[in-house]
Amino acid sequence: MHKRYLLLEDGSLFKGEALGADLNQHIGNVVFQTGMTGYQETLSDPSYCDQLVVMTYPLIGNYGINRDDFETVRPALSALIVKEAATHPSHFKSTMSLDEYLTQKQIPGLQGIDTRRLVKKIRQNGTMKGKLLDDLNQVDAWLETMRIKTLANDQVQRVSAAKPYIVPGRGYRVVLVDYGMKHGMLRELTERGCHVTVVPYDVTAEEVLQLEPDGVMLSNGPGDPKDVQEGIDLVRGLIGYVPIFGICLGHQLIALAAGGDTEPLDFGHRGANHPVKVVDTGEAWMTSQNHGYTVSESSLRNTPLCVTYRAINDGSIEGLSHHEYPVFSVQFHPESAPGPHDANGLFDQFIDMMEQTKQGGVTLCQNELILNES
Ligand SMILES: NC(=O)CC[C@H](N)C(=O)O
Repeated sequence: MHKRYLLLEDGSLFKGEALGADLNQHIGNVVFQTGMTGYQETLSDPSYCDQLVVMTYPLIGNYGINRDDFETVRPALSALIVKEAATHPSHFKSTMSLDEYLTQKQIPGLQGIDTRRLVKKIRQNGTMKGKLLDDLNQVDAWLETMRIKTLANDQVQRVSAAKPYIVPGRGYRVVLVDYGMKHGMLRELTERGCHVTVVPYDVTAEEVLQLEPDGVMLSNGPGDPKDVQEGIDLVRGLIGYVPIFGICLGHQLIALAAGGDTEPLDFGHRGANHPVKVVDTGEAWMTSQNHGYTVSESSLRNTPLCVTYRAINDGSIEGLSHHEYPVFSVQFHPESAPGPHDANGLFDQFIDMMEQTKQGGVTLCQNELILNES
């Protein structure tokens, strides 16, 4: 195993050993994930697109990689950084080691660095750009490149489905907009019998309404929500015409479409045990999260949205609901079950919302209006 380094944009250098694939030229944001388990889901969650992901739990890979827990087929992260990668995984479902998986999927990794020191630095300075290196010959040149380089903003376009596809069911007809969807969302909908049409990120409101859905689900996805103008336009065209449930990026797009704003968090929420307060009941839920942006509190003042969930650690907004129309969203991930299933009932809430709308208990605008406008 050869030496490998992580260089941060502030010039700090971490020396470790190579893991997984050969290096790429990629510069990306270094973010940390605090889950003690769930590394396979993290590796395959498209919302990590282009990021260098540091795991804070010191031993990663001990239960191997299995066939069941992928969130998508093609991992999108740019690198994985761990303290120690387990070389002899032990689990009856395991089919390969972490190192084998990373190599097979062409994801470079770094192991053996002081991940605590690295994460403390990110917590103090905020998210930073970083680059993996195999030698120190060009440190200054890379530092310069890192300082001037603007990171790509087309991640959603790269991870979204290229074409629509249907996962048939006998229940409610749901259009699921794929901004880099974790398959857990599809699983939750199909388990509830839904007939799901998955559509690409640039679908228009007219195209969605023509499918006559009972409800629309907006998925998670990578990057800055403000870079996904197609999504903001879509939601603007759908609010009031069809029940909507948004998760993570989908939640941020609802806020932007309704006139609110989003902003970057200092170092993001990424982990499996983020406590969230249910504003209505005062209950605390344990949730799985992965986001670097948040809806700005002050921007909601003149919008029809109210806050339904809040992060207990920093008070940031974790959920929204529309005063007038059947639209709600959460910043956390109800499809993930790191242990407790506290948030999973939100999918039932979505089903209820479609049911009530169908029964005429919720008033919508007339679809013809928007269809005629086009
Ligand atoms: N998981 C997500 O959908 C993340 C949303 C957005 N890319 C963020 O980082 O905040």
